Amino acid sequence: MAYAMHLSIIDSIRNCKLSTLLPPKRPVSALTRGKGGDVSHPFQRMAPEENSSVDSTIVRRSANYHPTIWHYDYIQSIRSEYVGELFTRKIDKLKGELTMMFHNVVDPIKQLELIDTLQRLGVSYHFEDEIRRILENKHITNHNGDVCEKQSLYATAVEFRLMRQHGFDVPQDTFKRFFNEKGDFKECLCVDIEGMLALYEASFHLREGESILEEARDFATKHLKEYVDQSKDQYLCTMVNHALELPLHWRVIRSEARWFIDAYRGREDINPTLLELSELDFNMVQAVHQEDLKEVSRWWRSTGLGDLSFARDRVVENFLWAAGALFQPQFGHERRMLAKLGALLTIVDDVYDVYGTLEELELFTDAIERWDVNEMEQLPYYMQICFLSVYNTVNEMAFDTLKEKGCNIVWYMRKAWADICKSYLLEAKWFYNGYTPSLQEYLEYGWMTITIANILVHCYFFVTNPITKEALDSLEEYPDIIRLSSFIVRLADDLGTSTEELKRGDNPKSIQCYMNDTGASEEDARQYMRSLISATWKTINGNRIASSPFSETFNEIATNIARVSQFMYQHGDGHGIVDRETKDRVLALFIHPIPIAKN
Ligand SMILES: CC(C)=CCC/C(C)=C/CC/C(C)=C/COP(=O)(O)OP(=O)(O)O
Repeated sequence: MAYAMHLSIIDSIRNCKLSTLLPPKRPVSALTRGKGGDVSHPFQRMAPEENSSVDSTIVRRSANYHPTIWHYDYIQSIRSEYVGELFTRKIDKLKGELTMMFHNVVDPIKQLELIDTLQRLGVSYHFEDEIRRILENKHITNHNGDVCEKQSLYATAVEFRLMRQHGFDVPQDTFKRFFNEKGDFKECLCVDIEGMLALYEASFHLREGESILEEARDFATKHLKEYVDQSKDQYLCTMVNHALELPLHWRVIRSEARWFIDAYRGREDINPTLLELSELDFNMVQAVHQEDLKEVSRWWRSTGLGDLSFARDRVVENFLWAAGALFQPQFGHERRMLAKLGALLTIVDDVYDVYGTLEELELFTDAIERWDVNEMEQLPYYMQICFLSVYNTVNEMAFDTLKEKGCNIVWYMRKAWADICKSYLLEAKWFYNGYTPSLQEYLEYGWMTITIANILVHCYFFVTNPITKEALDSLEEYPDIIRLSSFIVRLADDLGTSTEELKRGDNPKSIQCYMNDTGASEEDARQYMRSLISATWKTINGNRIASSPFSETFNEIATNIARVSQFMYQHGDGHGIVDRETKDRVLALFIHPIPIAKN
């Protein structure tokens, strides 16, 4: 029953048409001019204080977001010593040694463990060809019916996870070998904790309808919980607790690498070359991220948006999202663009959610839809700054694409902005009318207003060459990968932020809409949203093997963004309230290098 409800909600997100759901566009002549618009000349810069006197009759809301905790001068002062030829040569040497190791390892389980460890340490991107070769060989061997029936649960589960993760279609029936005559997992398996842990991690690659993997997850979770209550093996307990907190499949690569490098040092069988490569690579990639962050922070300062005191100045946190979506050093430009879009959208979200009056929001939406600087004269000063920042930044992105790829993409970017602003406006109307939508109605806009669809449309152009017609047609309608990833971010965001939002009188979010629909308690509603997140992952996993007009890189970024949301909102509103876990994460990922002994 609950499963059928999940599917119907997920299907409605996959299929809803924004154009039919949105209110018809009002003709311009019917728009009334906002107060700010009546008095401000299009080219006359007004200080925010002057402007606020214009608006003095308007009572505005405040979300009381705290100011940024990252001072501009501090960000600009960050330096790393891990740059230059010396380190590059060292990395190349270590990579060479590990490539040799790859060729020398013949034991199938040792090969899988090597791949798994490289991934967790965050350095597998250096060995993509070697990893592909090993997994392809396994796939061919398994297809020839040459699967080792004697393979342990541990080996079977690690192989299953890695194969699925890399897009190979392995059946869940692989695990039937571990069933008793009643068709349940054999109880005796539970003494093998490494096997349980591997089974648990594998089970998160399940697709819709895969009941064996559902069962595997419940079975492994139960026994792992029992294990941590009794065990004395510190390393294994740490690994189990970490997995129970969030499975690997849902984790952010960079932050997992930072955590696992420390955990790996505590192992008895460490490979010193691998550890050395991972530590050095982490610090060198961090040096690249620091330069990206400094550039994004200079751009941010140049926009002046950080001076809008009602809105979240969260450029560093947006960079955390961007680096979580795409960490590899060669993608610096793309990472910077993602962070800029995130910072702009965070401000625009606050304009619609908190500060703007309905009349102003209609004018802003109209200016965005028309993508016309001449419309700016109708807007109050704070909106002019927002509009022109969006307009200039996005047009510059389109200009770069035109120059480098010969493709004019302005229309797609405009559409992405019009779609989100129209959806924001609809939510604002709900707010002003005191309307509580049903969960279904809320989510049909909520996946759009969480901003990820907008970001991913831009991102397609950053990471794709050549741009194809098939992908463009799909992008226009927002394909599954965009909708489903956005949907997870929406639910994770609501789980993390709605308590604070309700306190300050915002619109009801998914939890409250569900409570209103069903009479459920808040805790049950929260549990329902968590189960919807799990169900959405199943659909994402299923799509992993479907053909797609998008590149592996694009699909991976979209999936990574879903992962980042579960990380950002894991302990509450990690995007709005950033002086707790988010601060520690920024320090660990971008500021503090891993201490490495000099020899
Ligand atoms: C890759 C990358 C840079 C991603 C950026 C991520 C990003 C912008 C996330 C969402 C931030 C945001 C505007 C959240 C909504 O705030 P809210 O909780 O007030 O949302 P609501 O008002 O819609 O509920």
